[in-house]
Amino acid sequence: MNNELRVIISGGGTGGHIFPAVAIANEIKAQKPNSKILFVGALGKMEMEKVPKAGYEIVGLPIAGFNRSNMLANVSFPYKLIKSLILAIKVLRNFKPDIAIGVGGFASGPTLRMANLLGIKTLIQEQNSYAGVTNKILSKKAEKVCVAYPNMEKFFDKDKIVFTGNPVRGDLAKIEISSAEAKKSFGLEPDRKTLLIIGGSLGALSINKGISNGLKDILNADLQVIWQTGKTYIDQARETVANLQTSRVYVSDFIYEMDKAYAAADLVVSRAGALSVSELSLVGKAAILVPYPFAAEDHQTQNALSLTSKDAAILVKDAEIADHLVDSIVELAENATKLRVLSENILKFAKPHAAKEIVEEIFKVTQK
Ligand SMILES: CC(=O)N[C@H]1[C@@H](OP(=O)(O)OP(=O)(O)OC[C@H]2O[C@@H](n3ccc(=O)[nH]c3=O)[C@H](O)[C@@H]2O)O[C@H](CO)[C@@H](O)[C@@H]1O
Repeated sequence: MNNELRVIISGGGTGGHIFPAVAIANEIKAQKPNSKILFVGALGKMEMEKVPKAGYEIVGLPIAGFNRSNMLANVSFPYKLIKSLILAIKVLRNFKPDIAIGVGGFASGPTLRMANLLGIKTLIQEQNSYAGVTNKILSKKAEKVCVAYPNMEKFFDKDKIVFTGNPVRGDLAKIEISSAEAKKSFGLEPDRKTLLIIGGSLGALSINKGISNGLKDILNADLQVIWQTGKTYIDQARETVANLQTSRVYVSDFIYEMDKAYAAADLVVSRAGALSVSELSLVGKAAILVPYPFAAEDHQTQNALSLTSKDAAILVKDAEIADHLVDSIVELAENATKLRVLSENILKFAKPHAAKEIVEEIFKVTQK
């Protein structure tokens, strides 16, 4: 088998696109160590920081999203798009990939479009239960579309769909640390019930506000907390914690060691981004999902409903945070049976071999 596969992986914008991309890259490297992998992302976006941290090279395109709610913000859009298309062509011509993989996010559009033009094979990985516009367009020329939810024929040609699940980072697939050790690693008590709050890769303002207002009640329910806030809320969160003079809250804008965070958690409050949902399924954690209501076509609500319809998670709407979030947390924390049932049911959604199955498809496509 040819060991020198050349692969471009393009996309990003948020962790939900970047981390699956990194998981795919790691799996390619594990199976074909001599493969050459280049990422193509969007300048100024999260991938430009996270991809090099994961050990891969990345080129940034000057692309930005099309603003559907404020047309005036789009004045420079055509210029950025043309510049990105030209740069994408240059990158593709220089790197000469055997395949270009699109993981969603701004950069995947120009990169995969130009790959199609140059006759380079493409494959798409769609993380959500509701496909984005770019992926729908790109899928027309793609060889395969790897999806994470059933019933995706609504969006893609059914002959191209492969139901693989979302590729999750290897350290989450096999968590080695015990719950007690994980709790200690966050400076928390090893035996106390622990609530993990994650607002997706960027943090969630409305969840943060709800938690700030109800933190005292959460602590009164004997819980300790790992609270991921995102960059914009970290200072307020630190102030809230300082005012309560408690050592039972670990607060951080971003958690790199998510394996430890999941291991420490007895229950989780989370946005319903596709990767968060896939990871919670894999680690089998009882979760309260608060979908971000403004995600394209409200896809987070769809992601969440796929679980809540099977009693595999609890749904609290964003608009109901103030009235219900803290009560739901306290109620769930005190109900051992419900915690167990949710954990057992969410585990049924786990797709632990997603990365392997996607890479198999990549190899099949490149061998054709
Ligand atoms: C606002 C928005 O449009 N969000 C989208 C974005 O979400 P977002 O980027 O928030 O993505 P997900 O919830 O899918 O994934 C978050 C990822 O970040 C990681 N993580 C998170 C917090 C942290 O402190 N450390 C850390 O490593 C998680 O482990 C996970 O791997 O992409 C997802 C996948 O296309 C979509 O479903 C979401 O709707």
